[in-house]
Amino acid sequence: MEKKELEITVKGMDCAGCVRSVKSALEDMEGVDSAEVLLSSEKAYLKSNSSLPDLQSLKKRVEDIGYRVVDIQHDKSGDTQQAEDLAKKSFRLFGLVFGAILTVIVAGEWLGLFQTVTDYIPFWAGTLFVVAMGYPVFIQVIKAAINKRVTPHALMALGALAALAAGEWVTAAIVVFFMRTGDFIEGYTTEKARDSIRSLTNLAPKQATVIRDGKEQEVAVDDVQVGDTILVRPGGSIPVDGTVIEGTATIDQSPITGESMPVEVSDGSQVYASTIAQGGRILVKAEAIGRDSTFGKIIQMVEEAESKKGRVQRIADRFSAYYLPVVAGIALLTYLFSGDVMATVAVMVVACSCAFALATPVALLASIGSNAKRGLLIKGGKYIESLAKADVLLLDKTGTLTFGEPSIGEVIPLNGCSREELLKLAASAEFYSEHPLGKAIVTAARNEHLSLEKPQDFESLTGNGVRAKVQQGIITVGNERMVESTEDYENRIQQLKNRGDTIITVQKDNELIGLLTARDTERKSAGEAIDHIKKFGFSHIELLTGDNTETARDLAGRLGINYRAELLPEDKIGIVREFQSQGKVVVMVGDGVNDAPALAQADVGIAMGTTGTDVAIETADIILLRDDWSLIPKLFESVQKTMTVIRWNFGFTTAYNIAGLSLAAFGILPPILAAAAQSLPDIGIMANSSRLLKK
Ligand SMILES: Nc1ncnc2c1ncn2[C@@H]1O[C@H](COP(=O)(O)OP(=O)(O)OP(=O)(O)O)[C@@H](O)[C@H]1O
Ligand SMILES: [Zn+2]
Repeated sequence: MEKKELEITVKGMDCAGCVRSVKSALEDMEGVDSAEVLLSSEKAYLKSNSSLPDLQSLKKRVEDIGYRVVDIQHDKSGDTQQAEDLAKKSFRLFGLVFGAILTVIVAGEWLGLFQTVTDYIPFWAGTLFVVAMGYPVFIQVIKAAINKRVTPHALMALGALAALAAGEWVTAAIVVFFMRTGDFIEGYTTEKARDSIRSLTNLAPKQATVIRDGKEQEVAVDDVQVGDTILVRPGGSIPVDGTVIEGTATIDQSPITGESMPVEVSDGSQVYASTIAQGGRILVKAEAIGRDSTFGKIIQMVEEAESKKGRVQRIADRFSAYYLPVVAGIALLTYLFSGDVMATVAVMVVACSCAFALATPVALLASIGSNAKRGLLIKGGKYIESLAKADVLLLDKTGTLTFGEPSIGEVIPLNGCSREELLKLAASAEFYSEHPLGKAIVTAARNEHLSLEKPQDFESLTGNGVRAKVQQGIITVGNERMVESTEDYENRIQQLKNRGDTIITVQKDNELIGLLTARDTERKSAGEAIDHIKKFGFSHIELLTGDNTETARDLAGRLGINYRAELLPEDKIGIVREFQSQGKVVVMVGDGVNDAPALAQADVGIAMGTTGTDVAIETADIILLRDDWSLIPKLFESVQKTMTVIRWNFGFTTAYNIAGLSLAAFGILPPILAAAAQSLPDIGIMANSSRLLKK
């Protein structure tokens, strides 16, 4: 059946969350089969096999959730958009080729290689050529001027017009040609940096082999449903996130995690879209598809990172607003002193501020790209800039400095309770718990083959423990704060704590019936990484934990850092805010489990994202795609390198512009050469920034 398609331009989306809500709102509408929403282009593409909903209700649906629809076009899909882009590109290329030919001719004339050719072209034809080639820039400049903004090319455009006014159409044409070349280089440079990020996304397979009614069937990935059984052949790329239900294979996860060591999977293992199954045939039950898969989220994040580039661009525009008047002043002075129109034009032309505009974003994009390749996802260039200024580093304990998979050590029954009864009651209360300690207790009880009871009223007391009703009474499991008085057992508890154990109290109907101890395994690479991080100039490094003081002191002591313990999740945000109110730039490393709010509050939140933790991917600004502490010092190293590249970009451009301006003002540099010269810093910036892309 024929597919109907619609392109909607939606304004007001500024993050991946917005994209998701627009997408789901659109997909909920009758008639819409699928919706693809792109943050970077502010477009939504709808597909339908029957009839699409009417435009008014579509508009209303989007506006109801707080966004604006500014344009709707029929029969447009991502593909036609691409075709249009291509048409625009070829048009641009056409103008550039003509400009290049003209440049060669002028250069030839100058060098006396042949007679003047350009003299035979009438002025009106030349003017027409200038306008045709330069109109996109002229329109941009005029539009910006109407909005009281100055674009980097404003002065150059003015210079071209001044040259035309002076009857020098050849000069004007060459200025316009280099202006367009500059744009082209700029586009190419940013595109190239983005490509290295996008090369990731091209790995996503487009087809999947689904087993339906016992038959193998090739379908487009878009048509796979959650719950489908998918066959992955040896060497095949896995199309969805899901669980292995049959077979074994070795999975190369490097496309997502950057980790080159393959992992073994078998029944029950989790696998991720875009990873590659080597040596083995497996059946996978689909759980998350397309944009919902971990890989899809990464793509959304990359789009988000790109759209944040917009903010940097605006800063560059603001820079132009200061820089260009200065240049205009110099141009005016040149004219007043020398009366030389061409020298004045040369001044306006040589001092293109677009190199300044490029200096930062190109380097940031290159840095995001190279970091993505080694498993470090950075959600936007501004986080690199914040990291470079960071003073305070806060670290979460459970799941970050430790693996977050504690195991139960001692089981100490009190007040006449038996050991088995204690473990059984505690585990029953924790039956539904998502907390690592809760899971540890349940595991310990299962290991002893105790039969557990599903609790009735389960209540999770964040940062403290759980309370639940079982047949025998109300069971409370948690830290010491949960017990009114531990006086009778003070010595015993202190003894256990001094060993660095976490203490869990268990009460039945407000009477203490026992204690459990738990211990988590430290991530060995953390210590070395923190030693390395200390060299990056943090004024303060502190461990923040909900666990008891003794455990925290023990760990912090070994790492040589400060600590604060027995904190509730809201205390952690409070601490972040406290540092921020002192003007400090705060970096927080967490796992996104009980520290998500603090991660979000920090200037830069870094999450130890074991592949697939949704919370971490959403709240953190930087995500480690594999649990490897050594990535963090590498991140800081790359931040320093990026800032060095940016400083060079600026230094080089500034020196170049000062030299160019002086030569132009004294009439030494003719406008044509000035136009050619202004695009050189762009190339320099591209070359310098591409250093970041190398290993
Ligand atoms: N489900 C639970 N079962 C038992 N004790 C719990 C539970 N939830 C919390 N607690 C107690 O409350 C304390 C604080 O919990 P919280 O989840 O805030 O931090 P944490 O697990 O120690 O990790 P972090 O180092 O990330 O802060 C725990 O150390 C534990 O003593
Ligand atoms: Zn330029």
